[in-house]
Amino acid sequence: MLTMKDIIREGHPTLRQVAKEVSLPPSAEDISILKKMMEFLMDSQDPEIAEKYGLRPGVGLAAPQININKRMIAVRVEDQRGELIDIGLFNPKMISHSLETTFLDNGEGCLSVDRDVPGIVPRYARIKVSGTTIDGENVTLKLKGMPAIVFQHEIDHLNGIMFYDRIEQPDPFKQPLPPKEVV
Ligand SMILES: O=C(O)C[C@@H](Cc1ccccc1)[C@H](O)SCc1ccccc1
Ligand code: NI
Repeated sequence: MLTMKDIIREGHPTLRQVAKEVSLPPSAEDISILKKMMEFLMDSQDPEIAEKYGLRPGVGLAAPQININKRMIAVRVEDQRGELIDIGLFNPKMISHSLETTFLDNGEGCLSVDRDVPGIVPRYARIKVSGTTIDGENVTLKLKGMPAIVFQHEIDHLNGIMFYDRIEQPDPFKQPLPPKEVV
């Protein structure tokens, strides 16, 4: 099983690289890695297992965070209706997004960042993401709310972007401007 010692921390160069596309159909090794990433999220969300193995709860994980420079992400998060989105994707791609933006009131954290970095992290409010599942199915997901935020955080990891790169400086709590009215 993956534990926190498998997760690289900020300063490690892999977190600032652009990850490589996974060749499809995925190899047995890539499938095994993505399954382990999904298992980590499940374990991290189980209070007993998390306590036993010292796991930080996570709702998403990107392969570069376990020092694998490949475009693979795992997400395990509930949507507004309480539906669990529990998915691993090869080569996820944000194919469209709303003009409208959103953000988490308490800001964001990261399993690869062992410090609090306060500030507003602007994210698109609604996004469409395409990718290939562990079963080799090409899917397109329409996302909003927390799932949309998590997918954007994870896809950023595939492009070497950390959440705090998106915090406005010098005013980290400056409200993002609303989209211009299209007349
Ligand atoms: O480091 C990661 O990529 C995992 C992050 C993902 C994330 C953080 C904030 C906002 C969106 C995605 C971890 O899940 S951080 C821990 C966490 C747990 C529950 C809710 C929010 C953050
Ligand atoms: Ni992160």
